[in-house]
This record gives sequence, structure tokens and C-alpha cells, in this order.
Amino acid sequence: MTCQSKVAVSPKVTSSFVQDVQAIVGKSNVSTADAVRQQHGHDESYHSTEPPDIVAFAESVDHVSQVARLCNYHGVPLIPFGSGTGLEGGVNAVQGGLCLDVSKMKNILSVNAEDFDCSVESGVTRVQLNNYLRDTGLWFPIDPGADASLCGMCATSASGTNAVRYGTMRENVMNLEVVLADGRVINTAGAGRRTKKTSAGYNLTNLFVGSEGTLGIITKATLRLQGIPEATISATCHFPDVQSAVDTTVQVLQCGIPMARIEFLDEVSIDACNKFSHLDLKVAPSLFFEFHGAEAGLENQTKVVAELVKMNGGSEFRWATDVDERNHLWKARHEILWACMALKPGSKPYSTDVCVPISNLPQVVVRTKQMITEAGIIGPMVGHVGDGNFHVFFPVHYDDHVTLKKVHDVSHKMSLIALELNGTCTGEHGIGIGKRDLLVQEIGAEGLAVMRQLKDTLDPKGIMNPGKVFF
Ligand SMILES: Cc1cc2c(cc1C)N(C[C@H](O)[C@H](O)[C@H](O)COP(=O)(O)OP(=O)(O)OC[C@H]1O[C@@H](n3cnc4c(N)ncnc43)[C@H](O)[C@@H]1O)c1[nH]c(=O)[nH]c(=O)c1N2
Ligand SMILES: CCCCC(=O)C(=O)O
Ligand SMILES: [Mn+2]
Repeated sequence: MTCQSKVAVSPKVTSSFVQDVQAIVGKSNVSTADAVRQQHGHDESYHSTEPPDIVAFAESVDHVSQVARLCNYHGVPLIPFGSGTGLEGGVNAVQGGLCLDVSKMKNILSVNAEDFDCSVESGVTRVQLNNYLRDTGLWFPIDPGADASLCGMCATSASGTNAVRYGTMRENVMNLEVVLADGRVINTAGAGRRTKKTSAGYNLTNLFVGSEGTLGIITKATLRLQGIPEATISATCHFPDVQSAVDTTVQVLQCGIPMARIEFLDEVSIDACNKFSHLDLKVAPSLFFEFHGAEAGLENQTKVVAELVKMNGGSEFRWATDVDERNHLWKARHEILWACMALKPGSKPYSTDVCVPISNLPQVVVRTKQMITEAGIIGPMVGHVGDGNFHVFFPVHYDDHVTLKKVHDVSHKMSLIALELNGTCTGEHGIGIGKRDLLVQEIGAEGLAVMRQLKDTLDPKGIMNPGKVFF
């Protein structure tokens, strides 16, 4: 278990190194203060804080490039930091070193409304972008619950509730500006390119999507945008058991209904949401739906889905048509992590994140539920079930080693079941430090060796976020 891993301090961070960093980014953009280092040594996961030796705030690509070159020269670990909302310990400085916080680079560089794309610097967050786009009729749909930086979302290949319709970061990034370990700056699709499709050579863009800071620092992302749908309808309904809710999801997708969102919440999660977000939903396994499209088309879609729900023993729809009601519902869904933690005051989240082919989803969900019941632990389940992706959020007290072990065992078995069913140990949160052993099982020794070769080619000294993704 990685909860108690030891803090390693890089002996290479000398006072003259600190002075060199100050000379690049300015004195006020460098800190070795304990509070700042602690704050940058963890994300929102259960992994214990491992502070870097020094934190530097970059204000330009040039800053990033020069800092990388300096770290590379001295062999100092370099950990990119977006907004620290990751869930797999990606920013924890397991070997000490320099944390490069890129959140100050907050410019939205361009919006090409007619081409449905935009370019943003590394510190721009998804909420900032969507507020900026409000009057254009466009939006960026990828929505992890946190207001993460968009480049951080590229780094973890994030998704969220809208992925069933709009895809994940992988499908929505056209080009990335990346600073490599030795300070070189590349544009993964070529400078200024922003086409919907390309067959030009290797897909470098997607090499960096999901690379978790181990291959380079993403300083700019060119992203695809979507038109805001003419009509949006949300609805919830509940089911007698988990199986019928998940069966309904599979059938809705098999019917080819272009759902924008299908989210599963088990009865424990609904109870948590009711209490934390002041909803009054029936405490039972439930689905939250959202339909996007033209008014006329939606009527037909909602009718078909309502029929499938009924056939599986589900309840009538409870509609959320007006904007406030709808926003309240989805805000509750996005805040579910905190709602689940409130079930056990003082607890911290231990999250899981498996994804399987949709036809195997009922099996993995039902088997996981059984394991949670048998272990006698609190394990609210939530799923982006339209993607075959779901989470259990275990609220744990880190000093309760007995529960922590049970949680870890269930979580590990869940991942093994997903792998057995042709799935992945992480649909959207990444490998970080907690799932490195599972990555070997998922990809296989040869595949992993190729990943390692790529890493060694781009980062021969191994300074980029060491101890993540690989052992
Ligand atoms: C309440 C809540 C709810 C959710 C989630 C989190 C929380 C707290 N998440 C996780 C979220 O997607 C994840 O936090 C972001 O993708 C990471 O963005 P940050 O900017 O915070 O990166 P953060 O700073 O946490 O870094 C994450 C990793 O990326 C690297 N990195 C960050 N910025 C980089 C850059 N510019 N260049 C290179 N590497 C960089 C870091 O080194 C680290 O390895 C999630 N996710 C999801 O997919 N679906 C979901 O539904 C949710 N829901
Ligand atoms: C444990 C937090 C997971 C957040 C998440 O991915 C979601 O709410 O879907
Ligand atoms: Mn999620």
C-alpha cells in the first residue's frame, strides 16, 4: 500500500540551484516554505503527502523551458503541477525535487468559433473556459467533478459525465505545446495546426494525453468545442436493484439513443447526495439521464428510454427541465466525492475507477457490490455507466488500518475483475503511484517495455515525474 511511502529529498537541490531557479522565474515565483511545499506534495487522493524540495511558479513557456533545462542538467526530479485535483497521487514528490506549478499561465489564447476550437495556456481551468465561451454558443463538454486545469486534464486523460456523447480528452485535443525534459518545445501536431483530422505521421498528441507528467510539461492545448444543444432535458429514476439499472443502461445504448449523460448511483450514493446536496430522491439504485438535441428529437428519445426503464422494473421519470433544477442535480453529482466523505466525518477518499466493455458492466458492478457487502465497509458506487466506467468512493480514516486493508483488497480485486473482463484498471483517473502493478498486468511486459523505451527516449535522465506510471 502506498499510503505511508517515505519522503525522499533530492540532495541535488542546493542553494545555488535555488538561486538559478529564482534567476529564471523571479524570486517571488520560488518557494521553499514548508506550507507551500506541503500544499504541492499531494492531490485529492488517499496517498500521503510527499512534498517537493522547492516549488517554482512559471509564467511563460520560456520559464518552463529554462527550468526544465536546469533540472535536466542537474538531474533534479521535475513534477508538473496543474491544480492538484488528481486522484492517483500524480503530483506527490516521491523522490523530492522541483514542483513546477503552471497554474499562473491563465490566458485563453484563441477561440475560433466557426471552426469549433480554442487554444488555452496550462493554467486555464474548464470552468474558466466555459464561462469565457458563454456568449459564443459553444462549450467544452469534458467535465471531471473538479475544476481542473485543462492541461492537467490532458495529462490524466480525464473525462466525466458527458463522455458517453462527447468522448474523453483523447478525442477532444487537437494539438499540444509540450516542453520536453531537456527544454525543447514541440507542437505535437505542428505549430498552429488545428484540424479535425490528420494522417500526418505518428499521433504525438495522444502520446502526451494520459502521460501524467512523465514525458514533458504541457504548456498549451488546442481543444475541440461543441455547440450548446438547442434543448437539454434531465431526468432521474430508480430501480429495485443494481442489476436492473445497469441492464437498462446497456439496452439504451444498444438502441442507439445518443445519450449525453447516463450516470448510475447506488442507494448509498443517493443517500449521501440527499444529505449533502439537499436532494430528496428515493434511496434506491438510480440512473440520472441527460438528453441533448433538437426539441422534437428529444421527445422520441425520452419516450424510448422511459419504456426501457419500465421494462426493467424502474420508476417513472422525475424530470429536471428548468435550468436551476438541472444545475442543482448535476452539481450534486459532481460533488458526490465530498458527499460520500460526509458519510464518515473526518474521513478521506479512497477512489477506484474501473472500466469494462459495456456488456460486461452488469457483472463487474454486481460482483463489486457483493464484495463490499461481504467486507462490511461503506462503499458508495457511482458510474459513468454509459461508458462502462464506474467508481467506488470509500471514505476511510487513515489511522484505521483494518478498514484501510479491506478497502485496498476490494479495490484491488475490482481492478482484477475488470482486467479479467477485458477492461482497464483506470477509465479516467490514471495510474499515478497506486496502480503501477496493475499497469503491468493490463498492458503486459512487452507493451510496458515499449512504453519505457519511449520514456527513456524523451527523458533519458528520468527527471520527469519519476516514480509515476512506472516503478
Ligand atoms: C471531486 C473530484 C471529482 C473528479 C475528479 C477529481 C475531484 C477532486 N477527477 C480527477 C480530475 O480529472 C483530475 O483531477 C484532473 O484531470 C487533473 O487536473 P489537475 O490540473 O488538477 O492536475 P494535477 O495537478 O492534479 O496533476 C495530475 C497529473 O498530471 C500532471 N500534470 C498536471 N498538469 C500538467 C501539465 N500542464 N503538463 C504535464 N503534466 C501535468 C501532474 O504531474 C500529475 O501527474 C475526475 N477525473 C475524471 O476523469 N472524471 C471525473 O469524473 C472526475 N471527477
Ligand atoms: C473519488 C472521486 C471520483 C470522482 C469521479 O471521478 C466522479 O465523481 O465521477
Ligand atoms: Mn468519474
